[in-house]
This record gives sequence, C-alpha cells and structure tokens, in this order.
Amino acid sequence: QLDSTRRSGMYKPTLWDFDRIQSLNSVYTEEKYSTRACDLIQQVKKLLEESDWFRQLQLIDDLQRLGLSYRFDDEINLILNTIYFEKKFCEKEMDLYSTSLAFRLLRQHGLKVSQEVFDCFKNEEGDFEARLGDETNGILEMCEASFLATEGEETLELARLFTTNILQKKLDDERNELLIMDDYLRTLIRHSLDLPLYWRVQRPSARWFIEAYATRSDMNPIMLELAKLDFNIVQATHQEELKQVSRWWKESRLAEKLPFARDRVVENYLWNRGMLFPPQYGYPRIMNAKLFVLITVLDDIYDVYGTLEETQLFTNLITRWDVEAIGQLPEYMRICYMAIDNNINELAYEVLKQHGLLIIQDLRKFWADLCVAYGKEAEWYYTGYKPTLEEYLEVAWVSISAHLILGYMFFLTSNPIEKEASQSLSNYHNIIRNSAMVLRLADDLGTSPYEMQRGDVPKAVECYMNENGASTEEAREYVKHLLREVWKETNGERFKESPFTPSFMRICADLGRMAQFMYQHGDGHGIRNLQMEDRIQSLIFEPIV
Ligand SMILES: CC1(C)[C@@H]2CC[C@@]1(C)[C@@H](OP(=O)([O-])OP(=O)([O-])[O-])C2
Ligand SMILES: [Mg+2]
Ligand SMILES: [Mg+2]
Ligand SMILES: [Mg+2]
Ligand SMILES: [Mg+2]
Ligand SMILES: [Mg+2]
Repeated sequence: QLDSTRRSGMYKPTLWDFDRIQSLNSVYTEEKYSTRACDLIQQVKKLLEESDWFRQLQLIDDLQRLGLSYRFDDEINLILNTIYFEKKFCEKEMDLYSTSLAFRLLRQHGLKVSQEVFDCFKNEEGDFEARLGDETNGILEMCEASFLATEGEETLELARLFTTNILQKKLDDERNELLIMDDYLRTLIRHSLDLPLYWRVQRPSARWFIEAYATRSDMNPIMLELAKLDFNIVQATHQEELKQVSRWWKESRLAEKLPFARDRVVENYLWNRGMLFPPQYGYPRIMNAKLFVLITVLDDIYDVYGTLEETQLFTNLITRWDVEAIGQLPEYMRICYMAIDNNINELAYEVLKQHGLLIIQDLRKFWADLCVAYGKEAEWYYTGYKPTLEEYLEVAWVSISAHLILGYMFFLTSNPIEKEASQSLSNYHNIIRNSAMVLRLADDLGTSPYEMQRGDVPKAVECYMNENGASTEEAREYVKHLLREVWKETNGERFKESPFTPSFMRICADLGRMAQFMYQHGDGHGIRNLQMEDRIQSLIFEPIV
C-alpha cells in the first residue's frame, strides 16, 4: 500500500478523463474534405508559380504562419534556393521589411545569408538609424530575423536590442494613446515580444494566426479556406491517435497503481503533436506519447515519491538491466520497470522488423543515462548539496530526458537508419545537447516555483541565485540569456556538416520549441493553467468553424 508520509507533487487529477477522450469524433475524417483540400492545394501551387519572387516570399511567410507550409515543401524549397543562388534580393535597394523577411526565410531554410545585409541601415557610428523606428512592419520583421543569429553575430544582437526597445515603446505609447495601431499589427508585436516566431512551433500558433489572417484586408480566401480545412483534417487524425494512447494508458493501470504521478496523457500527446504533426507520422507520435507518459511517471518516482535508497536501487538495476533483480524492487517500482522494458521491446521489435537493426542496447543506454542523472539529482536533494549552475546543468541536460525522446524519434522517423547518424545519436551530438538545454532551461523557468514548494533539487534559477546571491528576477533574466545563447548554437549547427537529415534536425529544434510553448505561461504540463487548458481545447478538441 502506498505510503502517505512521502512528498506529494500536489498534482490535480487529469482534466480530460477516459470517456471524454473516447467520445471524440470529427466529421473531417470524411473523404469529401480531403478531396476539397487537394483541390485548394493545387490552386495555391498555381498562385505560387504565378507570383514574382518577393510576393512568393510573402506567400511562404503566410503559409508558414497558417501551418500549411508542409503541404508545399518542394515548391518552397525550389523558390528559396532560386532566390538565394540567383542573389535575387541583392538586386534592388530593399527596405528593412523586405531585407528582414528574405533574411529570416532563407536562413530558416538553412541558406546562410550574411548579417551584412543589415549594414546599409546603420549610421557612421555603426548604430541603426533612429528613423527606421517609423517603419513598424520593418522593425517587427527585423526583430523576428534577429533570432536567426549564430554565435558572435554582433549586428544581429544589436538588431534584437534595437527593435525590441522600439516595439516595447510602441506598445507603451499605444497604452498612453500616443499612438494608434491596427489590431493585427499590435497582436503581432505582442506575440513577437512574448515569443519570437522562430521559437514557436508552427502548428499551435496556426490556430491563432488563421483567425487573425481572416481580418487582413489582403487575405487570400483560397489560403484561408485551405488553412481551416487542413487544420480540422489533421486534428481529426490526431484525435484518433490520442484515443489509442488513452486506451493504452488506461490498460497499463499506471495512474491507478502510482497515483502520486502526473496523469497527463493529453499533455504528453500534445508534446508529440507539436514536435511532429504531418498526418503520416501517426505511429511515431503514438509511440513517443507513450514514452512521455513513462518518463513523466519515472520522473515523479525520483522527484516526488521514491526514497533515496529505493531510487538508488532502481538506478543500479537499470544500469545493469538485470531483469532477475526486479524482485528486489518495491512493488510500485516493479510495474514501472516492466512498463519501460515492454516499451523498449515494442520499439526495438518495430525497428528489427522494418530495418533489420537491433537497437535494444541503444535504447537501454538512453534509459540508463536518464536514471543515473535522476539519481544524482535525488542524491543532491536528500543530502542538501547545492550544486553550482555548471555542475547542475551538466547533469540536468540529461535529466530532462531529451536524449531519450529524440533517440526514440530518430529510430521512429529515420528511413533508412544510417549507421553514422546512430553513432552520433548515441554520443549525444551537439544538436541533441542543444535541444536538451533549451528544454531544460524552459522547463526550469516554467516548473521550478512549484518544484521548490514541494521539495526538489535546486534548478537553474535557484543554482544561479545560490551561487551569485542574485534575486529571482535577475536569475530568471540570466536563464533567458542562456536560452538565447543555446539557440545561437543550434542555429550554427544548421549551417555545419551534419550526420543527421534536415527533418531530424528540425524535430530536435521543435522539441525545444514545444517546451517554450508548454511553459510560456508557467507549468503547462504538471500544475497546468488556464491558458494551457484553453490551448488544448482549441488545438485538440475543437475544430475551427
Ligand atoms: C516531458 C517532460 C519534459 C519530462 C517529463 C515530464 C516533463 C514535462 C518534465 O517534467 P519535470 O518534472 O518538470 O522535469 P524535471 O524538472 O523534474 O526534470 C520532464
Ligand atoms: Mg494522478
Ligand atoms: Mg520532476
Ligand atoms: Mg526530475
Ligand atoms: Mg521541471
Ligand atoms: Mg556548446
């Protein structure tokens, strides 16, 4: 029987129970909707072909914001490469808006446009001309572009500071009625200051943008209809997948056996829907949602319920993978261990069947490394040791479980599975570590207030405070600075030779983006908040009308 004298996560029960999830059904699974969507896609392709190169850039920007760009990968690829290699946008004297838009879209696509394209907007002292502040669209676009910076690109760092100040001032002036802006522009500015476009996962933001796009005078009705239709068709697919994960979760009886753990099957599915949304990736999303559920439970065993002795026993067993020793584990740990072992075998079986590769040892290593990191944190907590920020991050980039999440995603989405890439994966290549660091820092910003309340190891914010005698606000600002620096490293990796495919590199970046989405308003996963509930309702449960 579970021991009530132990810590509790004070987690509320799940908001969406089994019956609510199983009752989901959507008309958008019907054939006529995907037929209409195909017809609209053809019309948009024609529109792209007929437009001049700058109009094409604007259409690509809108398609991305509408969450539709994945339907036009080939067309967008051809357009952006043509513009880049034919140096189209160096042809004419371009204004700030055009330069910034081209810069962002080409860099996002892995085409390294030099930051010097912004030099023509500087004065003799090397600062940006103050008069630029009147071009609100240009300033906003330049702000978005500045987040494509790689390490050491001072002009882009200058651009970020220059534009952020101007945009913040415009919002303040508006509040003091010194300035009137239209709703659409004001909302774009607020979104950009909240979380830059480049750091947002495309799909969740699309729902909001579709409604905003509908109000625009230059809105294209074909693109609007397609955006709504595609959103609803894909949502219908995702609802079916969520029902499968929910059935698995109920049959596992883990929520009942381990009631101290977070019961968050919808949120765990949402993480994967954001990371990988094209409809054809159903099996990877389902497998990884199960993984997230197991990680969440195991994390709560180490962070909340397990004693130091019990967690050390579990870590030793997992590192040896000694199935016979399972009898030594307390009852509540046995079922968790078996669930993990089954999950590993399910994925390893799938990969053996599909690719003839045996990956059990790879997967066990990911889990073992996670438990060693969890064990270190538990030891620090129980001994009261306060790690320096550096000591903490060296362990916590592993304990956030990104290497395991991306390890599964690699084996689930790579075809073929390249030997060299598998090796880089197991050695935790920089793009794995960078994605893990974004996830860790965003998670700590979002969850550490609650974690400290119930008792947990000091997190990034607390480590910085302990080490520097800093206030919470200063520590949070420093962690946000670290986040920006990690993104610059991630951006740099995009332009280097990599053993991984661009689509896997994007999944790695999107894991970090999902963290910034989930924790944008505090802990959207464990404690939950109204914003996250609304977001889940609109993303998963309600079609766009
Ligand atoms: C999916 C996850 C990112 C992983 C398991 C649940 C999470 C939301 C997070 O939970 P948290 O308790 O905040 O992790 P940590 O701070 O204990 O490492 C760690
Ligand atoms: Mg529970
Ligand atoms: Mg935790
Ligand atoms: Mg933890
Ligand atoms: Mg946390
Ligand atoms: Mg580094």
